[in-house]
Amino acid sequence: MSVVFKTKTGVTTALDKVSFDIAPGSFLSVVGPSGCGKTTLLKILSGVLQPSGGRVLFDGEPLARTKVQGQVGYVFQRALLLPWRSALDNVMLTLEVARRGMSRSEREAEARHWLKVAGLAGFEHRFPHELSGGMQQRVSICRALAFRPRILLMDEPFAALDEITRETLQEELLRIWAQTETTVVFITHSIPEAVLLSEQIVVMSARPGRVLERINVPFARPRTEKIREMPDFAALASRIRGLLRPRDPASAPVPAMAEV
Ligand SMILES: Nc1ncnc2c1ncn2[C@@H]1O[C@H](COP(=O)(O)OP(=O)(O)OP(=O)(O)O)[C@@H](O)[C@H]1O
Repeated sequence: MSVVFKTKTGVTTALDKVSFDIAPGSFLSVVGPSGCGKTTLLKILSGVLQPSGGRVLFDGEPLARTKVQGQVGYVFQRALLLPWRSALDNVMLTLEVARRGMSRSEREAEARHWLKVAGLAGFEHRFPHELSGGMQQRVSICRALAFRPRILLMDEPFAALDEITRETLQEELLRIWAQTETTVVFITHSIPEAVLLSEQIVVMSARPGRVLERINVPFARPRTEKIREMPDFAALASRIRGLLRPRDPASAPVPAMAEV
């Protein structure tokens, strides 16, 4: 599918004939230069934006005809918690909206379960300003997972965190995800992060965004930070880096006269 934005100042092709599939329950990352259409892709997958051309299928049905909204969770770069609600109440929020059939006590038990899984037992009644950035982001991951979405869309969720917190949360995300059947689509600028987390990596070109390559990440699970030290890890990261590096015009083949 393709996405073209028409504005007063001109036309922008954000995504150009992008095509790939995502296996149910898998972890797929998208990496690519700034402005290559990664966020646009998430908007398409969440159903808030329609493609200008082509189609997106969900369980074999056109996405537009599927009630995708109640089945998709989001985590953004900033945690975006409601400041007047405790961690527990923030996690219960999505359950209130998406799982109306649940009683209050069931919702609370579910929210407590996820906070415990994310290492936040004991912090249920803290308000967002009483939590660190990493803790707030963990609450936002719990909030997205608590209603058991079929798809979790994550837009650079760890980009604003320091390196150690980021590494801790990457491992935690893998651990939490292993306990779900959720399909994750994860946007990141970090190549090592994509290699550590994913089963498949979609490498995008600079705008207009095209799929340069789809890479299967062969490393066994469960994965921990330790795999960063493996030569195969460095080799795969380096291959992806090579794909993303802008082509050096000096090394490009000289065009034949007819093409000039
Ligand atoms: N609503 C819109 N109207 C017009 N142009 C848009 C709109 N949304 C995105 N674009 C353009 O589409 C292109 C892709 O934007 P997008 O935000 O998807 O990129 P991105 O890969 O997520 O970037 P980054 O990595 O910097 O977050 C950009 O050139 C952007 O200016």
